Amino acid sequence: MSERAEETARPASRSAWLLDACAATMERALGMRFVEEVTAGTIGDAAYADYLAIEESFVETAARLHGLAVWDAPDRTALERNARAVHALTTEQADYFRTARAAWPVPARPDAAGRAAVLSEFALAAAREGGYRAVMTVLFAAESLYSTWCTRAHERGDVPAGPIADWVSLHAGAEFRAGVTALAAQVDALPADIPDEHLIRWFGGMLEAEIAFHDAVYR
Ligand SMILES: Cc1ncc(CO)c(N)n1
Repeated sequence: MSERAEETARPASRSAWLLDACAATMERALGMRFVEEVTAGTIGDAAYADYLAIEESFVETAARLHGLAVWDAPDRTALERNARAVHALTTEQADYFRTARAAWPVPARPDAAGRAAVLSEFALAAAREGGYRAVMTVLFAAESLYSTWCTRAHERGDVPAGPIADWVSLHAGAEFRAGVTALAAQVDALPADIPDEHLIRWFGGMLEAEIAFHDAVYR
């Protein structure tokens, strides 16, 4: 193959290349049972109770990931963006879970969070290994997934009104989408000396862990 042909075959940005390289895993994540049931409005009270518990603990992990990104930020804009994320996760989002849990008709199973620990374990290990670059890559995977499924569910689904619809619409709005775009730009700006295999391992591994995490409410 000529050099020119290889260039045209490769997407223009590293974020687009990653989405492309992991498209099959993303499709599986978008088709997972939890996404289907929230979108169709058939999710049971017990399953969503477990989700509230596991998601509350993942939001704590997300705050830690953004905290590490504050520490390791390459510039002031990145530092400020991640600091604002820590604030939003530990105020508005923490409040959502307290309120939703208190109003929910059934409690989560006591071991719910433990069953879904794979996602936090994967993301925190990647963050310790790769610092800022790994954090941007795993969050780009997680937020791309949520932006896509929640936008579809919000626009074309039959999501139950109340805390579930509130949560879906939070991830279907312009503000969340702008965050995903900013993460894509951070991935695009990563140094060229990071091997493709690292990015695939972080991005694809995060999507696999997302699937295991959401399947945990049914195990
Ligand atoms: C598990 C999970 N993945 C991704 C997101 C998007 O931020 C979220 N809130 N929770």
